[in-house]
Amino acid sequence: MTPKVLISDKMDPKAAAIFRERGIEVDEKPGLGKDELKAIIRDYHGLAIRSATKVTADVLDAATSLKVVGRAGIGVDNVDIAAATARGVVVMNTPFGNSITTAEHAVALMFALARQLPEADASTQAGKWEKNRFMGVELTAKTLGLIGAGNIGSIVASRALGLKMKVVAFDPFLTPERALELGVEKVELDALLARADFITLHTPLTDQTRGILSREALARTKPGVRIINCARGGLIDEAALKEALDSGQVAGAALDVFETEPATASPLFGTPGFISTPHLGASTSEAQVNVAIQVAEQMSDFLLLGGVTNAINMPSLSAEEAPRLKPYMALAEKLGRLAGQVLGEEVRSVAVEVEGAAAELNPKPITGAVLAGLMGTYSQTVNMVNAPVLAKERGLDVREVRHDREGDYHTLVRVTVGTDAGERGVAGTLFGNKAPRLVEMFGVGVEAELAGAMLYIVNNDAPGFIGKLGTTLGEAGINIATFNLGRRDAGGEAVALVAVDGEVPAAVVEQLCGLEGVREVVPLRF
Ligand SMILES: NC(=O)c1ccc[n+]([C@@H]2O[C@H](COP(=O)([O-])OP(=O)(O)OC[C@H]3O[C@@H](n4cnc5c(N)ncnc54)[C@H](O)[C@@H]3O)[C@@H](O)[C@H]2O)c1
Ligand SMILES: O=C(O)[C@H](O)COP(=O)(O)O
Repeated sequence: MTPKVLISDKMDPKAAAIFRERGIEVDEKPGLGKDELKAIIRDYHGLAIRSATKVTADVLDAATSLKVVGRAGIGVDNVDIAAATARGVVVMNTPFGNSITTAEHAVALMFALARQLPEADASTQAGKWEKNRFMGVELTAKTLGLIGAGNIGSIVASRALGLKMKVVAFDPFLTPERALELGVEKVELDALLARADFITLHTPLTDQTRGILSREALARTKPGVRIINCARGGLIDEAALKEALDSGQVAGAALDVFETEPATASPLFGTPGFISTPHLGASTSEAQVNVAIQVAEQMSDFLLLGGVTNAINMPSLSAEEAPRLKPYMALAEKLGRLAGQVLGEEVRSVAVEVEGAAAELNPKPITGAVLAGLMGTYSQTVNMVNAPVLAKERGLDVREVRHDREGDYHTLVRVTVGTDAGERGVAGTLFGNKAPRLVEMFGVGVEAELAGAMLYIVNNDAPGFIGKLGTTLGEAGINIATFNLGRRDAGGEAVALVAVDGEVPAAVVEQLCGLEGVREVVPLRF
């Protein structure tokens, strides 16, 4: 089926062109209201957005075909990540495509504040020629306080150092080595507030950063400080900023982002020393081309090849790696499904072991597929994206083990599941590097292709049993497609995996359970 993508925000046309080139159907509908989006989203497998589209839980509820949300940009605070993950939707962004552009916007605003450029421009164009009104400050030798020294913050730091400023940075995740590399002094927030002549914010909006420039923090700044925010509205208390501008504690403030956007009214508007831009940080033709190309490539790789890049809620998987991993994921999913169907919901732990060729691959997608198969036996909505989260919520102890040893098979995936009754494992390989095949079930060697409707039967190894089994199924009109046998020891426990054409009715399962020597019968579906 041809995947279908909706671009719901204004995006460089290169995004749509790439989707089309790669054989993906694409509709461009920027500026949709929430209800309009909810009305049409059902048909789409991919949603490409910038910051305007709000991907809320109710939008995701309506998005029954959606597999991926691609953010052409950095911030994903307009996407309900938890809701997307719970629904198995991958969320990816383009973390570097607009960093330089946004850093340049912060530097532009710093200059604009230092020399009051917007006011001077307005006054000059009004014919006033107020040469004595606009006395600026130099940047050279001033201290820039960086709150957040990630991708954008570190670019701002390098530009500021080029302007001969001193840069101090508050970022709990900044290592001393990285600070040294960037040429910045790592400080605590209080020291930054006390020392900085200019403060620029470059953190995401989180519970820890919301209101980081609160009324109290603003009161602790160096008098006459100038503040720039090109990160996210909500980092600064806007009402307190207005008061601090009015009192002169803050000499100037430039906001590109606001608590509520679009910001069409604000007490800050018209305040002397206040400059604003309408969330233009990423708005250069270069950045928009970058993020449009990147998001379209990433989403296409995912929808067409299963490649995962820059996902917020899933481990990465390159488009080159994805085809190699695909048969392993099918095998892992089948092994998980087999264990889940036989052992029910009482699973407490899962160990995924890989050896041979499988040990050379990224283990995360294999584990994700095992968990999706295992939990897919009792949940309709589980997939590779939400399986690890659901497993965590259920308190499953998940382990990955990679063996260097050479085994009997060139490649092997073993899934060992722990329940209150103990641990039991199933193992499988790939025939011809592509066809998943079970090779061991609960310690018994048995080869089977896990496909369609099957029966798992445990019985006492005794002559005549297979005949009785065949007769019972035959009398019920059930055709046996393949018959796979194994036994623990002669005359002991034997295992049969029987592929049948069509479902086996419960009454027939009961009949099979009544056959002499039968210990267990479980109908399976793959
Ligand atoms: N205005 C725009 O158009 C525009 C454009 C691009 C990005 N942004 C925003 O800019 C911000 C920064 O983007 P980035 O790419 O540099 O992100 P990033 O993840 O590379 O860097 C964020 C930094 O913030 C730090 N941080 C996290 N919590 C912190 C805390 N409590 N205190 C101090 N530092 C903390 C992190 O350690 C990290 O180094 C994001 O909010 C992003 O959405 C805005
Ligand atoms: O996080 C980002 O990338 C910026 O806020 C840019 O947002 P935009 O794509 O809406 O310009």
